[in-house]
Amino acid sequence: MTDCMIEICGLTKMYKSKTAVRNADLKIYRGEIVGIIGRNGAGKSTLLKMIGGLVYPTSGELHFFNRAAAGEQSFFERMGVLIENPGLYPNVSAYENLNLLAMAYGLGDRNAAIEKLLQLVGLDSKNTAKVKSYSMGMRQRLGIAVALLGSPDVLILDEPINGLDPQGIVEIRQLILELNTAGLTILISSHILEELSKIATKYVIIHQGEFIEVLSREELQQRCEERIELGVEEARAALPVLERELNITKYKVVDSRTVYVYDENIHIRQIVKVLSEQGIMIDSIAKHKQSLEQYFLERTESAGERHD
Ligand SMILES: Nc1ncnc2c1ncn2[C@@H]1O[C@H](COP(=O)(O)OP(=O)(O)OP(=O)(O)O)[C@@H](O)[C@H]1O
Repeated sequence: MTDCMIEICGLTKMYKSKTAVRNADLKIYRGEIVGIIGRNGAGKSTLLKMIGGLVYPTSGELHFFNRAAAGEQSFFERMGVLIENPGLYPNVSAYENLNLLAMAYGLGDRNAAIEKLLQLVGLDSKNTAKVKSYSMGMRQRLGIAVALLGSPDVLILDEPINGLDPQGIVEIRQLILELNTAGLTILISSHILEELSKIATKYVIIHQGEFIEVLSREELQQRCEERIELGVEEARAALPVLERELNITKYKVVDSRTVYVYDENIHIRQIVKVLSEQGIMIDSIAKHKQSLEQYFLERTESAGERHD
């Protein structure tokens, strides 16, 4: 059975009369990297805080680890959370930061655990520099190490790439992929779909507190793939012609008059030629290529505005 690590049912959070997250449903399975994508104020942090046990939901249910029966607290202990800025001690080293926290958590064999963690996130345990001198990327790595202190099964990262330079972005992305390969299930938020697209295996588009779409990596790729959009009088009549004359096999029938053709080797003029030779009327035909950001904007714009 596939492990369901987190199940969200009708989760809602209201701050007074403002609904930050509304009626959210989602299942997160072991090994997934779930990208939560939304504009500023969409509800990403609130959602992650509820899942991480930092904010109490107004209504709805949260189930963890295949709904296994155990105390609620133990679920949250199996999660590592990095939301907003990591709470670090600026005047001591990375090692000392982890040491202080490990002491507070009562971890045994601290030294070995800290060495391992620092190595995992790519920081040098011998580096005695104070954290206040660290670059944003190094702080973020240390923040991730802090979140990993209790050896969690699930890691929650709120906009971990925000404010990093291109090199820092690549490094954090790489680290997230390595942690996932090592077995962690990861939830990560961003307001830039392109950033998530390099790592996430599942996408949740959130807009004004509502999930407007949940889609797999393959589905997202398909939506943004180059295609020819063909409008005809009757799709049913056009399809056998396209298959027979042009060997087109990758297509999608959108409705009775619209077909999308996904084949980069086919030119519009070839389709026009074979269809007109067979007497099939073309209403419209155009090439369409959408970037990830265009797709995201289109989806959120079409969802419209909500007024509480
Ligand atoms: N503690 C709070 N009290 C009142 N309103 C809040 C609180 N936290 C968040 N909100 C509101 O809830 C909505 C969702 O906020 P949230 O921070 O979850 O969004 P976000 O997608 O993480 O945005 P950003 O990318 O800007 O951090 C926003 O309208 C925000 O102003």
